[in-house]
Amino acid sequence: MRKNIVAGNWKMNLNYADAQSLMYQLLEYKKNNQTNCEVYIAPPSLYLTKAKDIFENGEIGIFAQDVSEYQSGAYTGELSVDMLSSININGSLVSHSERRLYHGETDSHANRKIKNLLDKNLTPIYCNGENLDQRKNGDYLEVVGNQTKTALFTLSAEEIKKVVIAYEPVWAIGTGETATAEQAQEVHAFIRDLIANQYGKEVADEISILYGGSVKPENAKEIFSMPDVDGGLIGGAALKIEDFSKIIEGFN
Ligand SMILES: O=C(CO)COP(=O)(O)O
Repeated sequence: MRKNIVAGNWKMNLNYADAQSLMYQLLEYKKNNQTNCEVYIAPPSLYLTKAKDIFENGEIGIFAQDVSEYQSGAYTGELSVDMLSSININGSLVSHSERRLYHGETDSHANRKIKNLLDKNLTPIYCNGENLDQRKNGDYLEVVGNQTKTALFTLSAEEIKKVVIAYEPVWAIGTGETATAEQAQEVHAFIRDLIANQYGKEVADEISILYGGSVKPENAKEIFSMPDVDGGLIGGAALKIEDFSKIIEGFN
């Protein structure tokens, strides 16, 4: 079922003490507040087991920031889906733009990672989005369309329903420049239509599509109010409980 979701991508931030402290603040917040959305975090992989301990009753979904496209073996530095599954991690981000930019990831990698996650019943949060040139040239819908098709369209209808999509225009990530609510809505509706054409409207209507890129307490509510925006994937503002909680309350 389509869910409202606010997810924090911690990226490569916070030492262990600070990470634990933020997790305990989040736990406290979740205990004392009714939220109208699911809340997920993707801390650095080193902290995933601690996160599972702290949120032992599943108060918050715990996600990896990346997962290997391979099952096991000689892949130094990688984490497998089996490993995540063995400590009950909920899923993983897939092909964040920073993985694409610094590690050469493509939508074909994304496709394999997503398939691996789904095979183990974990949730992929598949990230896509255009860069600044592509936005300026007016190619952004074509870019996002091609990304979405390559990464997702080998999946069955039952599989694609379980994928969360995060539209993150690269020009809005960490830049302070946010897509307007209308710009986000345009691309989200486009992605949903694309899926509806391939899999049918019922399937498309079940998929949560999150927006990411400089979401802040000041703009979250307006962005989340758009009909095809089902929440946000938050970077910098997920690192402070005051900001992250206000973004969560964008659904109140
Ligand atoms: O990349 C993002 C989330 O994955 C967005 O980052 P910022 O919210 O810092 O722009």
